Amino acid sequence: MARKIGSRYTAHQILGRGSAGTVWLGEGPEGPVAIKLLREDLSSDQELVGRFVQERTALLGLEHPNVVSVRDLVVDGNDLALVMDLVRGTDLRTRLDRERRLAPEAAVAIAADVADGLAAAHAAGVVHRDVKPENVLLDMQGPLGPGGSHRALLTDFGVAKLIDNPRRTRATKIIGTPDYLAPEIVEGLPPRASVDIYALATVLYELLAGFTPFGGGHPGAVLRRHVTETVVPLPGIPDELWQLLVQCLAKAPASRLRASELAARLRELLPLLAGMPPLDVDEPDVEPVREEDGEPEEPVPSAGPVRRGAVPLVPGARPSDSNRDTHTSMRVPAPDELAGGAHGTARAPRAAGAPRPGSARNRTTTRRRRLTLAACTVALVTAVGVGTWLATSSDEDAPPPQDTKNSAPTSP
Ligand SMILES: Nc1ncnc2c1ncn2[C@@H]1O[C@H](COP(=O)(O)OP(=O)(O)OP(=O)(O)O)[C@@H](O)[C@H]1O
Repeated sequence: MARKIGSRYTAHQILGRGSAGTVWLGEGPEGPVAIKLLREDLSSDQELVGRFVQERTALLGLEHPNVVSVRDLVVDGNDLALVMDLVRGTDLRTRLDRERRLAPEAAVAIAADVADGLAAAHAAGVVHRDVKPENVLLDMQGPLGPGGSHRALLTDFGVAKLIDNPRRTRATKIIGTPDYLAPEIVEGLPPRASVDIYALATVLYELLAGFTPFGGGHPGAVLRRHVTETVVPLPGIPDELWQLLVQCLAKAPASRLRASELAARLRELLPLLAGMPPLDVDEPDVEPVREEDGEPEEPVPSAGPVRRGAVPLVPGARPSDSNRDTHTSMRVPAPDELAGGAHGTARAPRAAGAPRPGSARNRTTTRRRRLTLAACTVALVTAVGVGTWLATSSDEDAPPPQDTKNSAPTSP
């Protein structure tokens, strides 16, 4: 089932599908490549094709051992394709699904690799905007690194930005994957390099814990938690590593580390973590919303096997044979939606065997947390003022939004 892609490439076999298209194992003049063929409805969009060509230099310019390089962009008839280096291995989501939690040394080594890749991208003025385990590939042909981990490479650079389109995603819409979205994006601010640091810290937390710090339940609830809730410590995590995570999950973008510093600090921790087993943490339950009021828990979208509380990037984006519906395109929430009536849905991780939420002890903690959240809400109402204006002006008569993502690569 080989097919020609432009005049230089042949696609031989499907490696996998994502929300934007299909990735093929292919062949080019210089040997094997991976070819990401965008979905037909995207490739027939003239505006997107124009953007594709416009972004050419930024996309082709990134060369780093921890970045999957884009070698070529092909616009040929109905085909729109990114030709990338072929990584022989697997993606981090697959490894995480298999192992559930990684040993801290391996998790930190992978995160350090990704941080190095991000540092190179940020230095070139490129923000990834969709850092998540699905977009980290593990090179299984190269030598093993600390903790027996394979070299990690970040892929899908610029794809979120390419697909972002004023007609599809007005300034009032959020593009990204709910579990990994920085709070400032939820508040409607343009994405800067620090959103990648927040997402990477979320990935590192997930590698250590087996779940993301603010995930679970309805995407709207996830977005709200990013803005209102603080991350709860993981039992047994070394303090130095925890402090790094907390700093990079800071609500204020300026408080987060830069990618190069994060990479260096993570690598410094590797000797301390050598030989440490995976953390013994039980996945928390999502607390029901207002259980005292007898209100039901927020509904989880029922369409298909959605694993991470997400909806497709753009309408119709749900791939038929993939369970990786990991993008969302949502309206910027209004303050009251973000505040959620000041009732938290925090997911406190429990040491293995600790009592589940709902016990008398936990109800007290919950009430205390809600009081804190009520205070946060007051601050939040001010903070999301801009978001509210955007959200309430999202009707079709509104003036065209400023497309912050349509300009030259976002500067870090
Ligand atoms: N350069 C590459 N080399 C080898 N395999 C790749 C490469 N790029 C992607 N793949 C594989 O192709 C599959 C689909 O990748 P793709 O980037 O389209 O989807 P995704 O990142 O899982 O989802 P989404 O695009 O919705 O975020 C993945 O399983 C990934 O492992």
